[in-house]
Amino acid sequence: MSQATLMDGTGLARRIVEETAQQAADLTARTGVTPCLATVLVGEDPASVTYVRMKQNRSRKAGIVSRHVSLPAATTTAELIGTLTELSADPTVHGILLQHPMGHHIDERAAFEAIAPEKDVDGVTLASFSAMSFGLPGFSSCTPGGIMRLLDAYDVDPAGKRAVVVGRSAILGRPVGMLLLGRDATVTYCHSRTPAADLSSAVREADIVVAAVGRPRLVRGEDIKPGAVVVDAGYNAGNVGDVDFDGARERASLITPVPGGVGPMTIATLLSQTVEAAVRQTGA
Ligand SMILES: Nc1nc2c(c(=O)[nH]1)N[C@@H](CN(C=O)c1ccc(C(=O)N[C@@H](CCC(=O)O)C(=O)O)cc1)CN2
Repeated sequence: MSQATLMDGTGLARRIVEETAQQAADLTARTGVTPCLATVLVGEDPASVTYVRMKQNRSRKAGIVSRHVSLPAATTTAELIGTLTELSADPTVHGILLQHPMGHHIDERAAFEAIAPEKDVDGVTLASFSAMSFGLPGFSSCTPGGIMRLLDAYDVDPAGKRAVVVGRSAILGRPVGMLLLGRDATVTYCHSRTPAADLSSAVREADIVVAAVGRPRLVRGEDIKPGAVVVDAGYNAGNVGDVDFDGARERASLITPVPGGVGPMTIATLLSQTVEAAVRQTGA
């Protein structure tokens, strides 16, 4: 039986980061301004620490200054908003990334809204979500933006296709569904409260499956429609995705691996949007 082709997020992300580094160098040569990304982390969740470190390291490799603010786990919403307001007002900072998830005591929505829209390179504010939903200029959430670039790179045109998005988080499921809708897909959302039988029947109908719910192997390989495109955006412990990869690969035409698929595209999108923000803010 033929197996699906792997969608190489690592390779595509590398090319995007190389282009981004060139754009950053051009901006610095023209204006003397070096793009700067501020990362903000509340607490010490090991996975979040790793992701933020990856963002810092790759920023530096792309010629982007990385400024990091590490806040204790007990930080209040008001204190966090204070930090984000200061960074939003700082002209040397062009992009702000508030790592998700935060402690349950934090009003996440209020915190995201403290990020100035022009510096929202992670696409987490309501202003960014609305603009993205209506195809207006602005920054998309990084993982959804990265997924769309990956689909484009493999000539997957969502127009007229049935897409199922499994997950409805603010930074992943919801926005990726809106981006697919904006590209004329017929979008169905499933989520943690969708009965298993309904999830199976939605996936069985789908030409494009985006799994973004954070439950290891929730999407069953046997449910994948032959020839479907499968994008696994699940981040679970041990680098396991939300899709039964081996089962799905037997049936799909294209599939993202975990690791090496969507993850690297998230960071590449963040860096390219940071340089774009710096270009816009310097008027270059
Ligand atoms: N504010 C945000 N918070 C979170 C986001 C986000 O986009 N914005 N996404 C996820 C986690 N995440 C970035 O923060 C992220 C996860 C995974 C990867 C990645 O490249 N993974 C590699 C494997 C890495 C490894 O070796 O462990 C891969 O898939 O190949 C990048 C970013 C939640 N929070």
